[in-house]
Amino acid sequence: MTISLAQLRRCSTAVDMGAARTRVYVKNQGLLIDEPTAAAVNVRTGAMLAVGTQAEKMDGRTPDHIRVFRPVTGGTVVDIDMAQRLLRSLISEKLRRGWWRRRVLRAAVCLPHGSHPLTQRAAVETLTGVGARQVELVDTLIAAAVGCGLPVEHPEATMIVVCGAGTTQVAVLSLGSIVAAETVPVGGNAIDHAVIQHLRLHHQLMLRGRGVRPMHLLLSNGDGAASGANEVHGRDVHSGQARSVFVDPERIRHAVATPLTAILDGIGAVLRRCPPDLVADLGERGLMLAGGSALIPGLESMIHQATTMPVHIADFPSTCAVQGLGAMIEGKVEPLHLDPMAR
Ligand SMILES: Nc1ncnc2c1ncn2[C@@H]1O[C@H](COP(=O)(O)OP(=O)(O)OP(=O)(O)O)[C@@H](O)[C@H]1O
Repeated sequence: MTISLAQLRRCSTAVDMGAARTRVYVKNQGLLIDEPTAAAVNVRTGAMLAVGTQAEKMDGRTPDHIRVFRPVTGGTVVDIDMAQRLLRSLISEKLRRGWWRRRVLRAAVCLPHGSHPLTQRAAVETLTGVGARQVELVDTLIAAAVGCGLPVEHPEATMIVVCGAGTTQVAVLSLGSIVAAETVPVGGNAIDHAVIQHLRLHHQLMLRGRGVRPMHLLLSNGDGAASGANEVHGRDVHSGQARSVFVDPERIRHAVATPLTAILDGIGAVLRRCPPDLVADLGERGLMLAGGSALIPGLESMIHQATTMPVHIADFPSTCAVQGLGAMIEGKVEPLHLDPMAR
């Protein structure tokens, strides 16, 4: 299937189902859904109890018969049935009744660069399951670059790094096409996981995923003392009692070195595959950091130190991809050649 802007303009809805959040943009209305990709289900009865923010709040606090499902992993819908129920539920909560029953609903979906045909098929099945008659697939990197306002159609290099929850995608674009790209299976979740593992190993402290966010401040150069980020509250591994510890910011930075190195390796690999003229353009222009994990304090300076290139954070990094896709379905994007994602 070849995707053209003409085909995309016929879509009424743009969908970005990520590991962390699901976003739905409706033509002429804008971004109407931006909720966690989570569904809480009573596993005894099969009843869906909550979706989105409510389901995420339940995570880690549920009795045995309630489970919080996350149907998307690393940009792939791994549980199509659950993803359909989640989308249907979010749509019926947020959008007009009967929206998904419209007979000729066309949807555009962004998928990670180079995604496997099974990933593409899972996305199509998920959307057709909620009523889409036609599903157009667009590379997340192109959608995000458009959403960041990068001049992708110009004959000069632009570089984008989309750092999401489960994956980081890197690309150099020129003349509306991807020149070189790489997807690294590491994102904000891996950085959080590295911090959680460090606390467990070195402080015997268990921390829930959401407890890591305040500690992100330690990843920037400060010592976090002023903000109180270096005091961490969790549960003692042995006694199960609530306990607080003071952590050394330098050790936290060291703990996240492995996932960060993978991201930096991805950037390096893309630069090595680029023609020298384009790399020279990038030396001046720098790279654009997008995706929710672009907001991790210090990530920008770590990438700058490793690449020596200027690093810019997109204005709204979390929603770049769906906003870019939205701009395409609204017809706000000048014709450019999109990389087809064969199905
Ligand atoms: N303010 C913030 N500070 C630090 N991290 C943040 C912030 N906001 C979001 N994140 C991180 O961004 C990630 C989610 O980013 P995003 O919404 O782009 O993911 P996604 O598109 O659902 O994931 P993927 O693209 O991997 O499927 C999470 O790991 C989250 O912890």
